[in-house]
Amino acid sequence: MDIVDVNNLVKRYKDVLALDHFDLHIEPGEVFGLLGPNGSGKTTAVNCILQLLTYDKGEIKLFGETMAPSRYDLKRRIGIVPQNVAVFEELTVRENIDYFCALYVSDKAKRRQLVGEAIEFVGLEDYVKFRPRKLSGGLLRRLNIACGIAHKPELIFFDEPTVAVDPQSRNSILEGIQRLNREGSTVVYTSHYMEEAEEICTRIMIMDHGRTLACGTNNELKAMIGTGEKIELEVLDLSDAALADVKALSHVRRASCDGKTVTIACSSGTHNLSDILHVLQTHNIAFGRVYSEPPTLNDVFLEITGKELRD
Ligand SMILES: Nc1ncnc2c1ncn2[C@@H]1O[C@H](COP(=O)(O)OP(=O)(O)OP(=O)(O)O)[C@@H](O)[C@H]1O
Repeated sequence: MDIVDVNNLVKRYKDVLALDHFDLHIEPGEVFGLLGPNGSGKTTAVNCILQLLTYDKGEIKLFGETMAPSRYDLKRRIGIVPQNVAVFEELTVRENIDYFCALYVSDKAKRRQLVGEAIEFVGLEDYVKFRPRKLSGGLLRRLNIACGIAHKPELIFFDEPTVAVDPQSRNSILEGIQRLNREGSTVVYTSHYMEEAEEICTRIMIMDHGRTLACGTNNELKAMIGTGEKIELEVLDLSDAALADVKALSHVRRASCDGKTVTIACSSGTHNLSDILHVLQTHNIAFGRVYSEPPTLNDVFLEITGKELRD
């Protein structure tokens, strides 16, 4: 059974079709990455799923049950870490976490324990009496996370949790997400950072214009595209004729030489490197180090959407 099961979701903002018969299926235990350029519909999709927005058409099931604004029994099983830090300025770190936890857990003793665990989880032990304005951006993000997860939700939505944080806090946030996942939570993660999605997601969906363009594991997505590896070869005296023969190979998209290094962009295929080396050997070209870099998720994104994620 899917933990998130969305079918045929349509959402219009007047003339803008933000979700165009959008489907989403997430299994329990996944860290699911939702990637798309600005305006592709990620936040709208998440807000519809959470019933924070009304929608025109479609069916949303969470934990196998039909989601509705009044389904507090389902909502208490969900954690939300929004993109914009949403905490109370007049409350301390501990009080903020306790406030959000109290929305789901009424038992005080149980809550004290959960709040303590959340503080420890995000590493804010030294700041429990601080008010938010005294915290750095990274620590604020950690507080935001603690507020969203203290009640130990089974399903957690993270919306761009690492935007504008220092590398140390970023690593701690990513490790925290993986730890939550290991401890049993399913995670839905929207991000602009491809490397983060590659690092932590079990499956990734690429969406644009309110529709799914591709969905799969990191390797499945890379196998869907025509872009292959990038190859760099250190060479001595590459002749124009040899470069022309490399360029003539059917799987070579581009090749150039700066005198010392040949850089070659290939289409996907199995014999790219050996064919290139064979051409060089035929021309008696001596070569030194050889680097081959497989396509990145960024290449996948670029090929599928026609744009950079950060356009
Ligand atoms: N309140 C609104 N009123 C009108 N149009 C909206 C509203 N919110 C979003 N949109 C439009 O709906 C489309 C989807 O926007 P959405 O914010 O869901 O995209 P997103 O992928 O989350 O973008 P971002 O990465 O910038 O947060 C966009 O064309 C956006 O301009």
